[in-house]
Amino acid sequence: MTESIGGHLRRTELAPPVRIVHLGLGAFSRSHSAWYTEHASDAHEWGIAAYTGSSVELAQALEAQDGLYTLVTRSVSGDEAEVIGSIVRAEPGGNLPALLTDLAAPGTAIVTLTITEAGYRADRHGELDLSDPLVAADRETLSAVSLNSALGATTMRTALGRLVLGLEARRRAGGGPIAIVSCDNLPDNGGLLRACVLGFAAANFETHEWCEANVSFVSSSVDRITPAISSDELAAFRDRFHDRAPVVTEPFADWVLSGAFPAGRPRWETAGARFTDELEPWEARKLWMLNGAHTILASLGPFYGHADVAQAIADPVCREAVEAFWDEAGRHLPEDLDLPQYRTSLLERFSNPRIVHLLSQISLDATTKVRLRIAPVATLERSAYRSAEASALAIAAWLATEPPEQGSVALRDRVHRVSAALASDDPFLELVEGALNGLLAVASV
Ligand SMILES: NC(=O)c1ccc[n+]([C@@H]2O[C@H](COP(=O)([O-])OP(=O)(O)OC[C@H]3O[C@@H](n4cnc5c(N)ncnc54)[C@H](O)[C@@H]3O)[C@@H](O)[C@H]2O)c1
Ligand SMILES: O=P(O)(O)OC[C@@H](O)[C@@H](O)[C@H](O)[C@H](O)CO
Repeated sequence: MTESIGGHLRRTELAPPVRIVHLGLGAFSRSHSAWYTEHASDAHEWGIAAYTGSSVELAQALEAQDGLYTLVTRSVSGDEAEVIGSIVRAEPGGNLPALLTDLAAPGTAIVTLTITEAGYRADRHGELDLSDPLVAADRETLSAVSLNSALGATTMRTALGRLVLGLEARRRAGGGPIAIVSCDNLPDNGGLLRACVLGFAAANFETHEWCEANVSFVSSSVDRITPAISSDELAAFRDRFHDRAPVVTEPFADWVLSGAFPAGRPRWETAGARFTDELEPWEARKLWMLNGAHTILASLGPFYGHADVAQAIADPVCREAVEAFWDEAGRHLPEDLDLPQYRTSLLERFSNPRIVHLLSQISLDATTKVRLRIAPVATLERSAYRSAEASALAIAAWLATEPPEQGSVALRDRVHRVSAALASDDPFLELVEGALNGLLAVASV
């Protein structure tokens, strides 16, 4: 299907037609949804047009090789490389005319998103943050779009603003219903997506009505550890595979989805994806146990001199903090999720020394992650009259990594940023304070 021509990967067979639009082209979408689409039994019917957030370089690198890239699956014992062909076109996020054309096309059935947690521009109540200046600017643009105006000539500042303008283009083109699938690490990500998309669409009556009637918001729990590739490795793979956009990932992959696909979908289940009406337990297991542990390691690890996940989990102090948090989280998950096996497999995955997952990458946007992954467990533990000591340490580790000026704010107010209930719980605050002082003492040695 592919060969290297003139030092570039090249397609030698017809590409599948574009029926999926992806927003947030990065490392993860290439190891996950693109991989599932490639391995679906009807892969020849489903091509992806993928848009970066803003990067022009990644889109150009992929375009120069017909969207093809090498996925390197890295286990403890070695690497396996395969060329993935499901992305048939890569565009910079700023190419609004192309996006509008893709979203309006009758063949387009699905939009997938990996725009990061921050990309939803939600407030802490799970609604679109109307006080965000970029949200306000995009809503103003949407409300000013008149029936005859050329949509492609407008400027949109946010990913969801661009998506909603694309849905307006679809409405005007008489396009049919569509499914939008969130693949970001957020609880009830489809529900959040719905709230934020409709929050944008509310700026324009027709768009809003059309979205309400024609858009299906699909939630999904996604799992495959895919660190950003290092520049050394990028250079090495360029020489070895003639590839300017390779991705390195772990062997494990999981995707659980919940929601309707009114215009069809690839047979992702033939590649191992699972469809369920009850996503919440799977999602909570993954977000609390895997991402919660990552969030803890990202703030605790550096205090003990660790730079990546494998180093941190090998340290008994960090590992104990993670395991104690898992004990607390596990008490609030259904028993039939096979938690002992899941924990064993997480420890194995985290310990893979050949996957260099930098704690600095994971630590971005920590406040939101602590609010969504740690605070709920602490609250459930406190409601059950337990101390929530491990959650308190996790919250202390997050606080200890904050810039000094944040440190001068009262502890109660700082904890309030992740939970109002925990901020008014004095015994819990005492635990947090004790753990915080312990960590600051470690830092001062
Ligand atoms: N990498 C993983 O192991 C992994 C695993 C599961 C889920 N995820 C989810 O996928 C997301 C992306 O991960 P990645 O590894 O591909 O990261 P990446 O940095 O390689 O790509 C992120 C993409 O999102 C875009 N983006 C970033 N901030 C944005 C914003 N505020 N608004 C709109 N777009 C924005 C970027 O431009 C880029 O296209 C994560 O935030 C997470 O929610 C990642
Ligand atoms: O930015 P986050 O915390 O949502 O994600 C960082 C990592 O924890 C995450 O990318 C995991 O590798 C992934 O969720 C594994 O499936």
